[in-house]
Amino acid sequence: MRIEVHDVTVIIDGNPIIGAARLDVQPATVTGLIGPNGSGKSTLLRCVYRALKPSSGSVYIGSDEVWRSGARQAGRRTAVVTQDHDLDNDFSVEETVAMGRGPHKRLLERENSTDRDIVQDALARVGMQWAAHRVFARLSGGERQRVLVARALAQQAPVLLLDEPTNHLDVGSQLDLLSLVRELGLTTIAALHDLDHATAYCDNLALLRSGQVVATGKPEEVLEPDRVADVFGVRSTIVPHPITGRPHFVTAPT
Ligand SMILES: Nc1ncnc2c1ncn2[C@@H]1O[C@H](COP(=O)(O)OP(=O)(O)OP(=O)(O)O)[C@@H](O)[C@H]1O
Repeated sequence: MRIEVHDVTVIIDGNPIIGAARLDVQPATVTGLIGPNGSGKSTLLRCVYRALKPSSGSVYIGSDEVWRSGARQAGRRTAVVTQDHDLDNDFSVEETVAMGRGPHKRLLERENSTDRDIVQDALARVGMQWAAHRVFARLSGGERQRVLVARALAQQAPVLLLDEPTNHLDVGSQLDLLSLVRELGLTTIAALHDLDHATAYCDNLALLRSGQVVATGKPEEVLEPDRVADVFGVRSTIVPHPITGRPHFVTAPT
């Protein structure tokens, strides 16, 4: 399913946060949303997953404008992993992942054996089956992050939106998660800080600066050294990875 962002502007308390942003994410591709702190990555993602109504412009998922359809329909189309963990409850890991089935159920409809299988499968894919009966709020930050990815998988939505999905994860778990995201074959937008991960795992990048999309394209095109120096203030280059031979983004001390 394609995602189109048409001239989205966000103004909060009179301050322009996002200015006429445009994005076109083709079905079954992974787009990395990159940019310095405060450049608007989370805000733009929130517009796509219908948590924030743009001041102007529109967001289409497939042929539907997200604010013209209901929250439930949005939930069937779009799975989201954010940094906002609600820890003020005693839900188990299994119950937390089962919430991903919500958009597929009618009000008060109980989960059935298919839902339970989907939940177990999602937990297995992120290596968290062992924690099914643990209290979600008492897991480590990295374990919680993996459970939230499992909840998104249980949602079985064609679109996946991730806000800093590798936060809290150790290096092995970061690579596992990014590989999993690629394998899923969903239409994905991921806000990422690690520009080497963005280079290695994304088909395309969109670079935000002060709320403006200043470049889009293949990682090697977007992360052109002069642009990286201008936007992030660091020297960088892209070289063949010594092990894989694939593009590898590296910075150098100034
Ligand atoms: N609800 C809000 N009220 C006021 N300002 C906001 C609000 N939400 C976001 N902002 C501001 O908008 C700007 C962009 O924030 P956003 O969180 O989207 O950036 P980001 O690129 O995701 O940053 P980071 O990399 O630090 O996570 C920031 O200056 C932030 O303070």
